Amino acid sequence: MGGQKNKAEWFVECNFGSRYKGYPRGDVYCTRWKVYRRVGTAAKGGGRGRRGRGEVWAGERGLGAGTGAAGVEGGRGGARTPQEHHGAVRPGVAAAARAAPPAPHAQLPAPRPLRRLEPALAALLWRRLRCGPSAARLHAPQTAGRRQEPWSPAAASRGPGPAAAHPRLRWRADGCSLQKLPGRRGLIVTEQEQEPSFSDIASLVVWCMAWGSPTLASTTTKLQRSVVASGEKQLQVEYCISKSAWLKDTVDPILGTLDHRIAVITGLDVQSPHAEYLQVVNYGIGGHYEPHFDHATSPSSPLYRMKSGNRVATFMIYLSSVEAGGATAFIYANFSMPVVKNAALFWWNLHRNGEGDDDTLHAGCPVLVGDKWVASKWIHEYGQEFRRPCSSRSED
Ligand SMILES: O=C(O)CCC(=O)C(=O)O
Ligand SMILES: [Fe+2]
Repeated sequence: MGGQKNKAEWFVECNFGSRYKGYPRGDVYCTRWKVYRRVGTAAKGGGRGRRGRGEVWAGERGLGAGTGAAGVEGGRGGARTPQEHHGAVRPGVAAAARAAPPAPHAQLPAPRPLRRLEPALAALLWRRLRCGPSAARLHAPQTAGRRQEPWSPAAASRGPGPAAAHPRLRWRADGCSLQKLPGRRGLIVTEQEQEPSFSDIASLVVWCMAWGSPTLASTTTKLQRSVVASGEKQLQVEYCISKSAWLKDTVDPILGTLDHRIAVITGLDVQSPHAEYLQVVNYGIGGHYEPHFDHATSPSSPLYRMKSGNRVATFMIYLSSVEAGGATAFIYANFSMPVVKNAALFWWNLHRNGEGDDDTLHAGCPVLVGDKWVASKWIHEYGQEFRRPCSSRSED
């Protein structure tokens, strides 16, 4: 087995999705992934398995799959991102790889368990939650300029930088490329340090699920392979790989408090049937959700079964951070939000005339390393008539 003297290294590569017109190619999203392992140095000749001068590569490719399958999110422009994967590859790709047995993901560390909160912190969270709407007061956008550098793990760890004052932003900006989002989408992003009210919500949901309320804790065992609305049916599909559970408002009083917070922040009626129950979603490595709209695009969609109109808005909370991948990418808006625990996103799915806003096409990028948890609240049209008045103009 020539060339084994080099220590094996894993790299990942992303084939950017080409099916979606206008997709920002430099951004972080892919529909197919590939994991490569450099298994040694070649003698002469090229051919399969050869990628660079003198390098022999073995690879595994495919679609991301739920918890436990290796998946890849490409770096900018398809650059390979070194990751510490140790394991084997599909037989037959390169001779050096044949001997190595299980798939790469088998060797990845197990997802970290949800952290148990210290009792004192838990008590503080509860107290904060009970202190009423003032705890969720919004802060005006700051005036300083926001950091402009493109997203990277290093940039994400430095934080978002100060928010730019922008008349189109409803509240404060975050992420790295928010400026292209029109105001009607009303995007909200926040982070733990800056906005404790959100961190309370997210931490509390995670905490309840993991340890707190027995009813909510059972959610983790209720998680099932996600389904999406397809025609009149709800189907398991390859383009959405995750597990999810719906948390009925009546399951625990904490959900009422959470609804209250979301209502205060958005100014919308989020009581059933004007909004759906909270959906908690877990993506394992490779888990992803390809570009889609949250609102119904066909009159026969099961989303209309609630008889409260279409999904006018989405409120999504990140319940975990991930080491790499998993960003929520808005394809046409050229914006992607890294998975930052306790951040929340809000956007309008519909124009004020009730038509779907095509600019909301978005995707959950494949998780590369880590365990991604989000909670979404979908708010429906009915009940918002006086909160978000209609307009006959499609551009509103
Ligand atoms: O996980 C994400 O980042 C996006 C999830 C999403 O778009 C959805 O659940 O509809
Ligand atoms: Fe979505």
